[in-house]
Amino acid sequence: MSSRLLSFVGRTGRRRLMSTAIKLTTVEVNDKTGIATLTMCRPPVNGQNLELLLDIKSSINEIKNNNSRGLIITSASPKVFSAGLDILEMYKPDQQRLRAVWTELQNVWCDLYGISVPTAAAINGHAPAGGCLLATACEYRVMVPNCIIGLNETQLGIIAPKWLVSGYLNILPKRVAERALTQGRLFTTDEALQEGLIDEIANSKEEAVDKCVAFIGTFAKVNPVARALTKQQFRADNLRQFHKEREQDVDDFLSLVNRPEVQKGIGIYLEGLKKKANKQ
Ligand SMILES: CCCC/C=C\CC(=O)SCCNC(=O)CCNC(=O)[C@H](O)C(C)(C)COP(=O)(O)OP(=O)(O)OC[C@H]1O[C@@H](n2cnc3c(N)ncnc32)[C@H](O)[C@@H]1OP(=O)(O)O
Repeated sequence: MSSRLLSFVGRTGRRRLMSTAIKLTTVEVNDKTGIATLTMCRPPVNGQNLELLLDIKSSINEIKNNNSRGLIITSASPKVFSAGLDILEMYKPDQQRLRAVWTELQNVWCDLYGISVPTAAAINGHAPAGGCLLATACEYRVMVPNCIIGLNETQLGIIAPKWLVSGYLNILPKRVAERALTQGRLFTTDEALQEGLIDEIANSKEEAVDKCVAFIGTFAKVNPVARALTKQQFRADNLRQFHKEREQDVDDFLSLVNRPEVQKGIGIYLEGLKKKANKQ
């Protein structure tokens, strides 16, 4: 949970500052199914700044500890699942905060990738970069039509590290993944289905969530411990490798983002996003 200082005029007429907890995610557990839905709520695009990442991590941990039967991740935004890392965190960054942002992105990924209960993403909008990362950390993906998903880091002049790519490689053939990553390709919903990057298309967020619930329901008669250990077997190598490299990875990320040519590229990219938004 992140806090924000709100200013208001009290009875004495004096302006007071109050620290108010602002939740950037919600967790709702369905009483009937026991499935938890984690919803990201950072308008307009669920840009993953430090506070959102900390909230996602704490919600995943809440779900880990509340005996939920499964986890569905989705977004409160009508058009965007998540636009990935908040680019403002990377542009002319505060070094300590940038380090914390990358560390928390790592934490969110390994918590979501490694959680034992079944996971599914109801991708109710665009999911580039860090948005795709969250979706591919899950076991199942359902997406609404006419959106984009993929790892477009090379378009920003940055390189997706191995752990970030490993979710992609769990799903896509190596050849498709290599080409998509080197091109910084964003797949449309139809292309993503064709390549196997998503499992189903749904016509609305509600339908996407229902399909995720149905996927998680397929494990109803499977022993949960056997299921969890089997999932772990498939994911343990990637997680082990990640833990070996995570500190070096933070240093690499910082030195990459701080390079003058990368800063210049991010600045131009940001400008392009702003221009596009102003035209709409
Ligand atoms: C070692 C490095 C590994 C890196 C790992 C992860 C890196 C990342 O995640 S980098 C982030 C990459 N993300 C993107 O490239 C996505 C950029 N955004 C978009 O393409 C579109 O916004 C999107 C398709 C998601 C949604 O389109 P629209 O619904 O049309 O929204 P707008 O484009 O109008 O955006 C609204 C508003 O949000 C701002 N915005 C969008 N994305 C981001 C972002 N990632 N970070 C910060 N801000 C973002 C955009 O500028 C608009 O702002 P305003 O102009 O102030 O309204």
